[in-house]
Amino acid sequence: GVHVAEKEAKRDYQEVYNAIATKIRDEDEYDNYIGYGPVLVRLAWHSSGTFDRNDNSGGSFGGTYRFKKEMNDPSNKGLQNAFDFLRPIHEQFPWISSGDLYTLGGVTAVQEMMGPKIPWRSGRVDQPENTVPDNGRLPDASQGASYVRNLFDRLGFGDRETVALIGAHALGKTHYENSGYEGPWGPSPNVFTNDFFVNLLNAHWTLNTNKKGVKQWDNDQGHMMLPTDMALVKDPKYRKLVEEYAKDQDVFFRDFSKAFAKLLENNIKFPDQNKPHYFKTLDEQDL
Ligand code: HEM
Ligand SMILES: CCOC(=O)c1cnc2ccccc2c1N
Repeated sequence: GVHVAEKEAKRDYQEVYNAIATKIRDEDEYDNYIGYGPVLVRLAWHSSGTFDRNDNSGGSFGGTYRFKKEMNDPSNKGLQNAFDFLRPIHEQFPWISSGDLYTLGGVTAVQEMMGPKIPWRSGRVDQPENTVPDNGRLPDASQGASYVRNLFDRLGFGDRETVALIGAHALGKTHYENSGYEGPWGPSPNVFTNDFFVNLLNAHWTLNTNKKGVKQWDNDQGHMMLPTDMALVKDPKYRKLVEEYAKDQDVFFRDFSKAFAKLLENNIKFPDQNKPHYFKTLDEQDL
């Protein structure tokens, strides 16, 4: 009847964005006052990064992270914090699909941390448990450049997109209990900048084996880098891109926005009339 039509018409994704953004702003004490932004970005990435272009499996469409097989993938340790953060949002807006919610969470987080605008399309549809992709599709941080290049090739990305995407490591931190890496957060853990690239090039890095026997790079200001982070300055083709992004934050923002939007839409054919949403930040709405 007309009410259903009315409810359908009320599908306002800016309202969902505002609810997520307000909750990020309010719950600022999480993870030593870093806040929920970084872990929400990581959930959006991990729920999309299962894509394999060789058989068109995985990706964000089915919202399969909600099933324990995927949630308990060792690569996803720590992301329950993002899932628990989004649960009340999903109760407030039960009409949004899980895939749309997980990806919108990452878009909201990037924009509210003063990052670039990320165009985002709605329309993912929850799929059943038997569509959960296998564990082990997300990258292993102990590897080098050729591994990184192969993994991102499987995701359908070239060098420029790969380096831009990993620039998200300016955000948040590693957590011993999640990945076995431990490092204090970087210079701007909850503000989206090109610091990751600047630090990679300018700091003096030494390779250490931490208490868990895991190798990581540490510098004299107490920041850390993963082996896969450091691969970006060891590989000459990646290094050129790191230098470009360290020099020009606007170019990094432009390339990150395109690559992140593509990552979140991997393996999904949206109908053409389904135009991307461009969301306003809370500040732009004087909220
Ligand atoms: C070679 C590719 C990558 C590897 C090996 C990798 C690995 C990791 C590891 C080990 C952590 C620490 C997790 C923890 O201990 O809590 C982490 C955190 C993070 N990753 Fe990546 N990552 C990669 C690419 C990406 C991409 C493409 C994005 C987003 C576009 C991303 C966003 C993040 C964020 C925001 C955090 C911080 C999370 C938090 O503070 O809770 N990463 N990553
Ligand atoms: C700007 C200096 O580099 C960093 O601060 C840095 C480097 N790698 C990371 C890898 C995963 C998660 C957080 C990361 C991080 N915060």
